Amino acid sequence: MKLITNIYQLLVTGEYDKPLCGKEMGAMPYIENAYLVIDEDCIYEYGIMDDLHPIAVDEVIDATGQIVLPMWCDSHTHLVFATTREDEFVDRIKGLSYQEIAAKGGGILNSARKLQAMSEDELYKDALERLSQCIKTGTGAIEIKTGYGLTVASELKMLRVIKRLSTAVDIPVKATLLAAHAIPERHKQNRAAYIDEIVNEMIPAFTKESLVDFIDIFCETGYFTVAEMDTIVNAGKAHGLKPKVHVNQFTSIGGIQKAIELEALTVDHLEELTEKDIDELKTSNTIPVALPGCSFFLNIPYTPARKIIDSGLSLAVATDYNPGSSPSSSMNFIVSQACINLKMTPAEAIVAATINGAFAMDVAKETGSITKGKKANLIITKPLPSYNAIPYHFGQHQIDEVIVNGEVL
Ligand SMILES: N=CN[C@@H](CCC(=O)O)C(=O)O
Ligand SMILES: [Zn+2]
Repeated sequence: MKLITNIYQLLVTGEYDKPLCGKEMGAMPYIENAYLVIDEDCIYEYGIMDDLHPIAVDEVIDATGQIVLPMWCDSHTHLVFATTREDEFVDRIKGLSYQEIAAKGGGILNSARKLQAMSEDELYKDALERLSQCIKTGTGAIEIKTGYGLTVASELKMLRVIKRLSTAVDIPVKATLLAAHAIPERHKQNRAAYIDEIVNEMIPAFTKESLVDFIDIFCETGYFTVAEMDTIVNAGKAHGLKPKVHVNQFTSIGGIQKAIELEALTVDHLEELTEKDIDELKTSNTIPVALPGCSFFLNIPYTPARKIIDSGLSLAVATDYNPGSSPSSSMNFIVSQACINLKMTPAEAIVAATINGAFAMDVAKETGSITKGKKANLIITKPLPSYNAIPYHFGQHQIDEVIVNGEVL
């Protein structure tokens, strides 16, 4: 057993059976002057220091002046990729848009060509390095998408890499099939043939091997239509996959309405959001997910988080870590972005990046809050004046120690 004493602020405490919504997010539960006991890999108990009773432990960590919170839950990443895309970054600085770069064969198709040429072992080695860095900087659960394979063999290669990552690290890793990320070159003249490949080859084969948790699609002008989302998501659902979908990044084309009808767990991006979209989200349990790293990097509008939260909806935030639109895995930076550009309070941002992120990737029973019986996946910050200082120090995580599955990293 381990005991953490004198915790200045212990954040996101309590039991949760659904994501925090609207005003609940700003009223993040927390305890001052707290203790927390870890038994093996789980949170055994916690409370205020005045209630700490004699308890036999192997190790005591004194957290005077320090803040303890659940590790970040990054519910949207593309962490498995072949190489970075700095050339496109420079093209954009010179004036080309993300869509223009994609139209001339760059973007997702560029990443796919490189990934197709790479061996599974190389891909795994690089991805593990990235994932280890995520964990060191406080990410305690992660979702990883395919979508740079775009052939049966290469999408399978990506899923195998994700499976290997999930057994190599001590945090929950969820796999999402995003074969519908872009229409590959070979199917440009016959997109129906690619949809057919996804529905009739990939989904049945990959689910049979238990390699996938979620089904995704990039529903966007120039990528996939709402009708194609209906086909692919229904095929995924028939094989037990929950939908988590990319919608409204550049245009609002009805993807949200369809995602709600398909009972999607999450709708991600939402940089372009109409009042109608918000009203419809209010009728559903679908969780909106904002990806401010993408808005920052591509210089596109930010998801209207204030409108979403003030409408009483829930919101999660995630990195969207990928080589094209958000090449950073820093959840600390995302929490800062949530405050600075999404106009969320630090409490709302921390909730969005922990418990709400956990619900957005179906791991809330295991992690995302300080709850008895959940995994002891914890961040202990440096001494700070208050939790407001976590996002205040943008780009500089305030971590003193990370505890993963009860072990100090
Ligand atoms: N928008 C679609 N997919 C990724 C970007 C992929 C890429 O550019 O490589 C995203 O979520 O931003
Ligand atoms: Zn994405």
